[in-house]
Amino acid sequence: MSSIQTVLLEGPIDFVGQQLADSITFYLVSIAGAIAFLVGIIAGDISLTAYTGALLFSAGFGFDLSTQQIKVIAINSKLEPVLQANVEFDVDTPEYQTRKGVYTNPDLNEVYAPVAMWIKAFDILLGKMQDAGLDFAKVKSISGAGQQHGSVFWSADAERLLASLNPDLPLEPQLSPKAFSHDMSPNWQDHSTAAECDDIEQEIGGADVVAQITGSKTHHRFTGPQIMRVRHRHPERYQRTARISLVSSFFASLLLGAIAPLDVSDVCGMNLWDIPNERFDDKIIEFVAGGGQAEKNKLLQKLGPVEPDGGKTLGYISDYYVRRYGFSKDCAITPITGDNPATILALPLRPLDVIVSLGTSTTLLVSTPVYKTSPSYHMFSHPTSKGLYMGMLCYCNGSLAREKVRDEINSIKPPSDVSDVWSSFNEAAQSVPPLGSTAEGKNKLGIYFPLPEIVPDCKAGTWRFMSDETGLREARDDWDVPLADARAILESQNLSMRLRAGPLLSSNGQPRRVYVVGGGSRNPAICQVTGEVLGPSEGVYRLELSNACALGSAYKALWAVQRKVIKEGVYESFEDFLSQRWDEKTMINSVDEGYRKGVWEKYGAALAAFDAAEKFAANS
Ligand SMILES: Nc1ncnc2c1ncn2[C@@H]1O[C@H](COP(=O)(O)OP(=O)(O)O)[C@@H](O)[C@H]1O
Ligand SMILES: O=C(CO)[C@@H](O)[C@H](O)COP(=O)(O)O
Repeated sequence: MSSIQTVLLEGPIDFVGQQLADSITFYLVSIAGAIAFLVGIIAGDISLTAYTGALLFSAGFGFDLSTQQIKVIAINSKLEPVLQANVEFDVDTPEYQTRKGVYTNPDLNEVYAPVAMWIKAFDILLGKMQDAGLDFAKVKSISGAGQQHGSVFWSADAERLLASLNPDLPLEPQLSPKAFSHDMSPNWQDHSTAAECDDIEQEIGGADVVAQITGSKTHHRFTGPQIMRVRHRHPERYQRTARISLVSSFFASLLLGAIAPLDVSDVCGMNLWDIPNERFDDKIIEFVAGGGQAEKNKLLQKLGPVEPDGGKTLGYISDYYVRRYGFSKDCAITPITGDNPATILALPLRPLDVIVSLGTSTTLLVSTPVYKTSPSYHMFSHPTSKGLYMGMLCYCNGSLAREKVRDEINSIKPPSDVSDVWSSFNEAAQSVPPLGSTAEGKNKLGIYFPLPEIVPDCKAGTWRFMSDETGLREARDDWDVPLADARAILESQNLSMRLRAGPLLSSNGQPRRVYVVGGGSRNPAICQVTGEVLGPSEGVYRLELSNACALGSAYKALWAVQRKVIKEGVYESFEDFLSQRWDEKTMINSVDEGYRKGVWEKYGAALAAFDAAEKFAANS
């Protein structure tokens, strides 16, 4: 259900530099925050949590255009969330008939989403916030996040249409279909570009070389191979394309009323950007464009510039939103980045801290000053801080794979708690020992890929194994399907991360803190198994606002307009800005103790068998 939650309302105060007003507000906020959670008003499909007599004050907006929904978080100048809202594609834009936000064509391994649906959903989201009484004039700065790698193909009419939007009409019919040369955006779950990936790697010198240049080996979902495939399959659409945006810069373009530059971090998800040299790689661009220098130049024009400063004001909000919704004409639009880069901005990460994002995809994220590449993970430029990088592991089979096991369990054992569809799954996961060990000392290891997986590069399938010191064999009657799958899938997802995250962490691969974010982080069994397998020395913490990337984006929006000037051209870093204002006590909660002596070591000892199980699956 789509919802708007106003969790905090403040009186009208000026935006910057009102120390006294801000400290008064702070106390109001603390009381109000408590009251806000107690008072709920349900208005149709909009749920409001508010307290009476206050005017909404919001300083920064962070949007998130993700796989299944579009979300927004508004924060005040204390970085406290004041409003959350979302629109879910399958539910709120049913006319597009997507499932989980996408269309699939299994014959060709294609996954894609209609661009018009995202615009329509944005119209709905703004309309709902307006109906809920949000005073858009208070919004000083907007940033956001987009699902990574997806591309939007603009037509030659796009700039004119974006610049002349009529405020009496919604956005979608004014832009779709004329502003686009291709109505679909390839989605990050797409696996149709195996040939393009192989060809690029062969041309450039192999997976290691491509990873050294672009931060990742070629991946099916990355935008360069996807653009190459659009050029092959739809040559006339490719030729008619004037500009190509990522989902992130597409969203910024909607807000600006002009095509926005690519973001410094999200551009690293294309396999086209030379991270160390901060430019598009000539050789890869020429190969993806096909046809020599002329085609290469055309592709560079289509891609347009990359904005190196994540805190730059790209421009001010389009007049369309000023006249239709009452935004201030001074509302700054700052670069919108990828959902994972935005997620690392939601927490003040220290070395050895890890974020595990449990959304549709599962991602493991770290922030590091070391640019050390490998074909088994990704490096991205940091979204705000030059000299830092984001290390990432990404899995397609995240929440949807867990949901599949949950549904199988529910079909034989309906949820014991009717208010929690995960209750039977959780009971099954929490009632067995680590690795589902039998009395004879045999361990259960499962691989659950309803979708083809990224790491390991593996076709769809489910594999179950029993393992002991004599080796690994496929399970037969000794596996209680589906009940034993509950713990096994959680262990499998965490063992895979533990196997690969080592080089991004300490010498023994043990993290300090694990922060869990995203929809799945609400689940106690998931948090427990994450703590047991990854074994963070300081435990597992949940970010209480589940949409971390919208929150990180809102922080970035505020930093962009409030960062202090240290000297000409040098600004206060995002890290300093956040650490001075971030209040750990209100933002995160301890959800698992983490390292357990003996248990972490037991999982460590199972890693070799798990590696063998993955290799078996990948080669079968
Ligand atoms: N209590 C829960 N236990 C496990 N998974 C959950 C729970 N609540 C929500 N989820 C999962 O969270 C997913 C959505 O997470 P979210 O972070 O909003 O995803 P995205 O940003 O990819 O749209 C859903 O697929 C759902 O299965
Ligand atoms: O492909 C990746 C990262 O490389 C995914 O993480 C997408 O960015 C989509 O994320 P969610 O919809 O799960 O938030």
